[in-house]
Amino acid sequence: MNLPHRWHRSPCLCRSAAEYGDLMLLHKVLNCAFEKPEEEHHLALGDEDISCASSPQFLELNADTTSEAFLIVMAAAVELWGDVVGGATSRNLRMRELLDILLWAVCVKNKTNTSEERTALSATSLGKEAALKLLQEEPRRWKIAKRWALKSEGVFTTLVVGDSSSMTPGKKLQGLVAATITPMTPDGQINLLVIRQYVDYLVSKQNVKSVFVNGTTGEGLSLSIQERKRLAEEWVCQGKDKLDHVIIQVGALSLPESQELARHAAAIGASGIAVIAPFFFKPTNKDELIAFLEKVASEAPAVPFYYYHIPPLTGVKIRVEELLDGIKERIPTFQGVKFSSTDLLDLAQCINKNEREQFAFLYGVDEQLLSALAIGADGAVGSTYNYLGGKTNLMLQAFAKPDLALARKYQFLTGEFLSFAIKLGFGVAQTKAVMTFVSGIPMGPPRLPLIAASEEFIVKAKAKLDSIVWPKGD
Ligand SMILES: CC(=O)N[C@@H]([C@@H](O)[C@H](O)[C@H](O)CO)[C@@H](O)CC(=O)C(=O)O
Repeated sequence: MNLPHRWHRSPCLCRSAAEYGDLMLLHKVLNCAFEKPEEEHHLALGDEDISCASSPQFLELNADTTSEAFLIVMAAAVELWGDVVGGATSRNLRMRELLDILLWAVCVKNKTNTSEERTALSATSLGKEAALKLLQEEPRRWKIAKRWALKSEGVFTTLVVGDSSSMTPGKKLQGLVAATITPMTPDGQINLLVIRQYVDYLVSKQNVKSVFVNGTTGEGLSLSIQERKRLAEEWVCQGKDKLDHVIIQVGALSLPESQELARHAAAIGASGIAVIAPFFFKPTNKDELIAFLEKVASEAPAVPFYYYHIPPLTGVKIRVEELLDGIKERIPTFQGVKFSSTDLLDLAQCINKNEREQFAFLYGVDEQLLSALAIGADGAVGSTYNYLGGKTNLMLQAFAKPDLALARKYQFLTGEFLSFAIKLGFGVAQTKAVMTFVSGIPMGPPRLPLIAASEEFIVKAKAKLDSIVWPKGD
């Protein structure tokens, strides 16, 4: 295909159009089309070609496509320019009808509900009755159109088409969950392009099939809301059919931001959300904390909810045992806790008291995981499972067997590395460096106020890791 302009091909865009659109890219393309009306612009969506032409007040999109990709483009355009979107046509008859429905939905959204306006907006015209009939015949598309029509708060929450992700629905979260690192380019932008490779690496080299996105390791609280959404989208998109669980950490200092992220996570089909306690104005007791969590959880009423307990960083030391008392009545979606505290008495009490509830308890202090397993933790969320997931999985297997001597061996060895690294100064920046040299995937620098790991750290950490002799048969 000979395109006058070559647009980047996003891995997401090249996937089925019934999944997600790379909206940043679409915005760019459509902006360009609008700014340079004399040129015809083409957008490649997988194998499909969509042309965009515009006049100062008008934007037209044309395609032969039969896919929903075109609908995605339209929605992006509508979100950008609202009423000025002039028309959309497709030479495919069915698609033309569907576009008409979409434009009708847009009219509803923009409260321009007369049929004249609808007709003016649309290149084709279909009576409202006929459109409704068609919508009834197309329940899934109707759902999409309705979502577009009803939601008005930004394109990212509105553009999930197709059913929610294929990630294991309802399966209890257990085993190892990688607390994902946020890859960045050398100039500090989020590097979405490596997420696909990252997913493949975790699955194939570390045997880790669940991820926890935008947490501590992912510098979630140092990212903008938009960045967090994009990252979440990319993980859900790339994890589809590969990962069991993509949990999105949606906690923020402000309740509305946290709610917005929760709605977004639900809309993109995340398999769970986790919420860290706000830590500037901190909740000082259980009631205050639950009130906050409840408000966030209720924005994603069909999505499993996890509390992210990490007192060393938040300073919120409310005991989880206390928090869990009656939590299901306040948060019906409550499913468990990511427990990043060394207070194993609290963890043990949680597990002991909540056996009946089947909550999941995921431990978050990697160097002490074996102790947590011994008291009944279901698994772990942590930074080291990015690059030591394979070894830690062998520890989990040995524990399950049970071969405690072997399990201890693995814990001692991972602990040996961490203890060495902690003495050198270990945190998210160093995790990024270690993951880079172990996996070969560039994780880039951390975001200020964190600063990149020193060369000295990298050399020493690598030598230490290489020197470890893992048990035979591994
Ligand atoms: C304070 C901290 O960063 N803790 C890490 C651990 O995985 C930690 O890196 C590891 O135990 C090494 O100390 C995780 O609990 C954090 C985590 O899961 C997350 O990124 O959300």
